[in-house]
This record gives sequence, structure tokens and C-alpha cells, in this order.
Amino acid sequence: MHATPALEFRGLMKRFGDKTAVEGISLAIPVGSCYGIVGPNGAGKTTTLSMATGLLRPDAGHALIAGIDVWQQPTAAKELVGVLADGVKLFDRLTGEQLITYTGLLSGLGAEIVAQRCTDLLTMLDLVEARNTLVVDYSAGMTKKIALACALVHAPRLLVLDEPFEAVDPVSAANIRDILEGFVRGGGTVVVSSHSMDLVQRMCDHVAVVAEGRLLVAGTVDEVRGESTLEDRFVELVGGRQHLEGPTWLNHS
Ligand SMILES: Nc1ncnc2c1ncn2[C@@H]1O[C@H](COP(=O)(O)OP(=O)(O)OP(=O)(O)O)[C@@H](O)[C@H]1O
Repeated sequence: MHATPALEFRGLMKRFGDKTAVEGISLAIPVGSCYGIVGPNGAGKTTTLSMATGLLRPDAGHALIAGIDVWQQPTAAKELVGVLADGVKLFDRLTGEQLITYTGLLSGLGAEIVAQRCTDLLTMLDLVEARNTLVVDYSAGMTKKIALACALVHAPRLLVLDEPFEAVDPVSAANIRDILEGFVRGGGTVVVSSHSMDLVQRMCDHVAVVAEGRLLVAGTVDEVRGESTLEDRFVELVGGRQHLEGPTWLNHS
């Protein structure tokens, strides 16, 4: 049992002008867990994960990867984490193979190791045929997959994935799920934000629900959902279900 969490948020806070996007979130993510972060649109998931991975400086609070403060020791912390960020531009004038190679070399790996891992990743993610295509010409799902390959190439201990399944076809999604499950079985930790309750319920052992920048509940998936499904529990916690039929002009019957 590891006493030090793989990832820990301590009072993370971020404001954009008048808007408080994240309002003091604290959470400890145990080593070896697959942790889902769920919440409605605009809840603060991306902002929290960006602060936790060194992409966005918190206004207050700390993020620690294996006990290392991300903002005080960024190099040491970032060596331990692979990040799939939502909406961050890739160097998309490179081919898929060049992008993985570039990312691997940048992380300090030798050329031979990078070449081997690049082949493994392209095969694993079904991108071999697209290896020489420019990333700018990839579909949305292929772009997600190549970004995931880049997050994995330095063999991190922690993976932080913001919406990894968005736009990914079901076969690729199942392959990615297998890869992530293998990663966790091998002692790694996965933190994943998703809108799919079904996926979180199936894939994750822990889940945190955030809304309006606050943590509503966190724990094992079974603890959080209780007797109901995660989706029902989510709607119950977050509210906002309106049961509207829509405006009359949308009704043609
Ligand atoms: N750079 C920014 N400038 C201004 N406001 C921002 C910025 N980034 C996020 N916000 C605001 O912060 C809040 C939280 O946004 P965030 O992207 O973290 O939510 P989210 O939970 O990831 O949402 P979604 O599920 O829709 O991706 C939103 O109200 C958003 O409008």
C-alpha cells in the first residue's frame, strides 16, 4: 500500500476575471487506481486537470504528483506524468511518427528506444497506416489517439487524460480501454475526465463528481453510486434535469 497519493490536489483554486472556475478542490488519488472525474459542462474539470499537470498556474493551492509539487519542481513532477490535454494544439505539421519521435526525444529517451516505442504505440493504437500522414490531416479520433501515444511514450507512472474517448470510434475506444487497464494492472495510475457515466462505471474504480468548481463527492464507484446507477446519482447530485419538450416550433406533429 502506497501512503503517498499518485496525484493530490490541495485547495486548488482558479479564477478567470469574475468567474471562479475552481473553488478550493482537494482530492487524493491513490496509486494504482483508475480515477474518473465527472461533472457537467463548465464544472472546472479541465481547469483542475490543467493546474494538476503544469499547464495552468493555480491562484491558490497545490498539486502534487507522487508527493512532488508540480509548480515548485515542475521538471521532476512532469517526468512522472503523461498528459492528454483537451484542446491543446499539437505540432500538427509533423507526421504521426515524427510527432511521437519528437515527443520521445524531447523527454530524454535515446533514439533507438524511441523508434521501438513508436512502432509499438502506432501498432497498439491502429495508426500504422497513418504513420506518414501529417497530423493536421488526421480525423478527430486519430488526433486523440496520436496525442495519447505522445502521453505514453516516456512510460509515465501517472496518466492524466482529459476526455480521451471523445470522437474515438468504439473499436479504438475498447483498445484504449484495454491499454489503460493494462497500465493500471502494471502499477500505473490513470485519472480520466469523461462525460460518459457508463464508461466511468465500467472502467474506473474511483470517481469524483465536481460541479461549479467544487468537489461534490468522491470515493469508490460503488460508494458514490450506492444503490443506483452512476448516471442517476450524477443527475441527482448535480441537478439541472428539466424534462422539457422543447419550444412548440420544433414540434411538427
Ligand atoms: N481561459 C479561460 N478564460 C475564461 N474563462 C475560462 C477559461 N477557461 C475556463 N473558463 C471558465 O471556467 C469554467 C470551467 O471551465 P472548464 O473548461 O474547466 O470546465 P469543464 O468541466 O472542463 O467543462 P466541459 O465538460 O464543458 O469541458 C467555465 O465557466 C469556463 O467558461
